[in-house]
Amino acid sequence: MGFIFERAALVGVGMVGGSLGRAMLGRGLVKDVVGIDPASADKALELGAVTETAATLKEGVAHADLVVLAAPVMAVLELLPQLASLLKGGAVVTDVSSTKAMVMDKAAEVLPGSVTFVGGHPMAGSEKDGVEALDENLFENAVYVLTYGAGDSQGDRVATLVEKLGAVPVKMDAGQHDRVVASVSHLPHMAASALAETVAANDEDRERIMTLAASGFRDTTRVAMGSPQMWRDICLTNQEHITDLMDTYIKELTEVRDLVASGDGTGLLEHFERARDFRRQVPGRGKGILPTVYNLFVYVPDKTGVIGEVAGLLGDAGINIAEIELLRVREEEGGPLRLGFITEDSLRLAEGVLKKHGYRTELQEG
Ligand SMILES: NC(=O)c1ccc[n+]([C@@H]2O[C@H](COP(=O)([O-])OP(=O)(O)OC[C@H]3O[C@@H](n4cnc5c(N)ncnc54)[C@H](O)[C@@H]3O)[C@@H](O)[C@H]2O)c1
Ligand SMILES: O=C(O)C(=O)C[C@]1(C(=O)O)C=C[C@@H](O)C=C1
Repeated sequence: MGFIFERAALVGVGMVGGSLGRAMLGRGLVKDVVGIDPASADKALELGAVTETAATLKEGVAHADLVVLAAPVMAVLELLPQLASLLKGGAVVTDVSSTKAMVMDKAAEVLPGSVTFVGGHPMAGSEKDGVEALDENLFENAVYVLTYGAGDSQGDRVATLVEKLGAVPVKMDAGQHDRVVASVSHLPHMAASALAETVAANDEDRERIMTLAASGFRDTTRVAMGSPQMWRDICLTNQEHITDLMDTYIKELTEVRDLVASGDGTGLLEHFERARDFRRQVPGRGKGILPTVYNLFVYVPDKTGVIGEVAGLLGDAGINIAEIELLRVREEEGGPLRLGFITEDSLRLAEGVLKKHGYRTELQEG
């Protein structure tokens, strides 16, 4: 397969940039990747996320035919004007920023007509930051939003790159993107961080809180562990949509608070039923536009190296594991390991291999 771009420059090589660099190189989609990031370019080179580093933007982007901006959004807004006079004619510039309207406007304002800007936002990530947290499979089966005009062949070229990364490109207008992510990504972060702060304020019970915090608290606050700088920048570049939704959320919380205060059991039941109905409709994998994952549950004992052993057996048999998750482990008892496969054939093959080696397995199409 030929390269989609010969030479890519990554400006910002943190968790997302590093994942992208490794994924593009690993899949043979680009020939070289130059990393420009004073804080992490050397580490990125060590981790194989880039093939070379550059100390300045000028040196880094001079010969690049793809430039990916993967720094926090406010930095991206500052980088765009600096890049304008440094880019090679015909270069394609894209980003991975969590907000799109301000970035698209800035790109249109400052970039020369000889280059094309294609907005990008992979809907994949985690609460971890820094290049050490890179994951070359981050984009597999993830929705990847792209913002570009109809008939823009460079936009289609970036969409091909995204597809070859294993992601699902979804074309969307910047304003619509920002409104939707404010609901499904930014408001959840505001809620999670406020929830964490509310609980943290309870000094008296602090120790017992740490002991009792189970999956409810963990599930609803995981994202509060995300990079403060990234979330500050998201808030500063999507203010209106976030504050509108927070107003609605505060109203909703007040209504629920009043139901609790007045002991309105019927009202509470109705509230929880409506919330549950909606939450149940949010598609898991295989029900929305993302491909089905075929799940195999493997019961593993609580012993060191068991996950490596299972992965090794499947790897030796040439079977690709798309997802791996350890569900519950009780000390000395072990627990189920969920393995996700993209094809039913891989699922059946994996089942055969593991059974042959004495593992108890259970199938489920998820
Ligand atoms: N973390 C996620 O889940 C996620 C998911 C999708 C998109 N994003 C977006 O991706 C971007 C990067 O996020 P991340 O999670 O990789 O953060 P990160 O903190 O891991 O990486 C950001 C990197 O940018 C570098 N940087 C900052 N300013 C720079 C500059 N002027 N020039 C060069 N490098 C610079 C930092 O040194 C750091 O290494 C952000 O815009 C974020 O909104 C994040
Ligand atoms: O999974 C997480 O921890 C994330 O915060 C990822 C998440 C999201 O909200 O889904 C966060 C911001 C990015 O713009 C895209 C993805």
